[in-house]
Amino acid sequence: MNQIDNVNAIRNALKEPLSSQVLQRLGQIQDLELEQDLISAGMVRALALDGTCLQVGLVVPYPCQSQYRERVMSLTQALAELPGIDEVECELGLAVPEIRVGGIAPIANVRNVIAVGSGKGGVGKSTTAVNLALALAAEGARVGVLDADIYGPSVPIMLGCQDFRPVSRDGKTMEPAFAHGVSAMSMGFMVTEDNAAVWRGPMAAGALVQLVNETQWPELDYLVIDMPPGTGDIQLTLSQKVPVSGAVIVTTPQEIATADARKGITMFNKVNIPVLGIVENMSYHVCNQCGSKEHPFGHGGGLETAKRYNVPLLGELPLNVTVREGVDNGHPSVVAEPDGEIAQAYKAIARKTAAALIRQSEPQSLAIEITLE
Ligand SMILES: Nc1ncnc2c1ncn2[C@@H]1O[C@H](COP(=O)(O)OP(=O)(O)OP(=O)(O)O)[C@@H](O)[C@H]1O
Repeated sequence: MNQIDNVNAIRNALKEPLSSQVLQRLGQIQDLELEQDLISAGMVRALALDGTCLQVGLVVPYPCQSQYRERVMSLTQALAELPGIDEVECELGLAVPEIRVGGIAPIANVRNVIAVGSGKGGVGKSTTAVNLALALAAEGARVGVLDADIYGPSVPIMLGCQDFRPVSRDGKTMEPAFAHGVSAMSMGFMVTEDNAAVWRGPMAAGALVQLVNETQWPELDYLVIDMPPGTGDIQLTLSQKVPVSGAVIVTTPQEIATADARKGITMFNKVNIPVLGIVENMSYHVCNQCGSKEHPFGHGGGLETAKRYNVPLLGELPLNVTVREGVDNGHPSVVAEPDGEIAQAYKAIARKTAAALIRQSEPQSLAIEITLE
């Protein structure tokens, strides 16, 4: 089957006026996150006409499995209205492209690296990184997490795999832990916090770069890195030595945190790593008694910062005791209550983050496979 230009392929595959009608319909349907129509986004990959049955194959370049049913239904409905079409068969699949940024050598088996950073400590960066990783996996991607928070590694506890000790089968690389469907590696598996605390910046950064490259990652669509808090040497070295495709900045709403978040954005800008967006954590609290929404840490700091730097606000998470309990007991919200409101919020953040990665990359060449039966 030849891969040819999208629009021409549709024109050649179907007779007029059907080809124009199909083209027009698909061109009217906007992808929810890419802010592009299905044709421009290069998502239509297979098209066939079998009698009066139109068969459409789509690939989505970012994980969104929880929306497949809805998406297939609305697409089927839109195409079934076309004259001469009695039936529509629609298949949806995921194909995450590799987004290259800068000239740093890729990590074996890893397509994209997403760094989760914060200017300030204690804003919920690790909680967000872990839930983001689990949400990307829940939406259909193959995901790994690297805990680069060397002075306070919390990913092992958050994923409930703190007793894991890495082994090396080949004497060169270490195998990561596997928990709740994601691979994980952490300095916390190897050194005690007391040991790590005395490491100087360059030593810690070097050890981290080694940890990234000497882990035997399985095939991953995304490696989520929980960065150390702040914007010092370790962060800078990591950004320059690890092929980070994009960064997510976590902040709480108050000025003292957003001021540090801005420093984080500036740091990533300096090393040419695109900032994919901002997550505002502990955004609001819903009172257990009366259900009213309160803003204990102020309101709107994340949105304001996002606007100022022209990056998306990826989502707002409530200050909620179940979020803390989840990461404290090794069952983060996304896996503890996969259909709950908080898990939905993290999944929305995951879709937006992955789509932002596509949006900031070079336009992909459009290709389509056409079968005429
Ligand atoms: N949305 C939330 N609701 C309630 N508690 C939260 C929320 N997000 C994070 N926490 C809690 O806040 C504390 C700090 O979170 P976390 O360790 O993720 O922050 P951090 O920014 O990574 O911190 P550090 O700078 O120490 O690495 C943890 O106890 C966590 O359980």
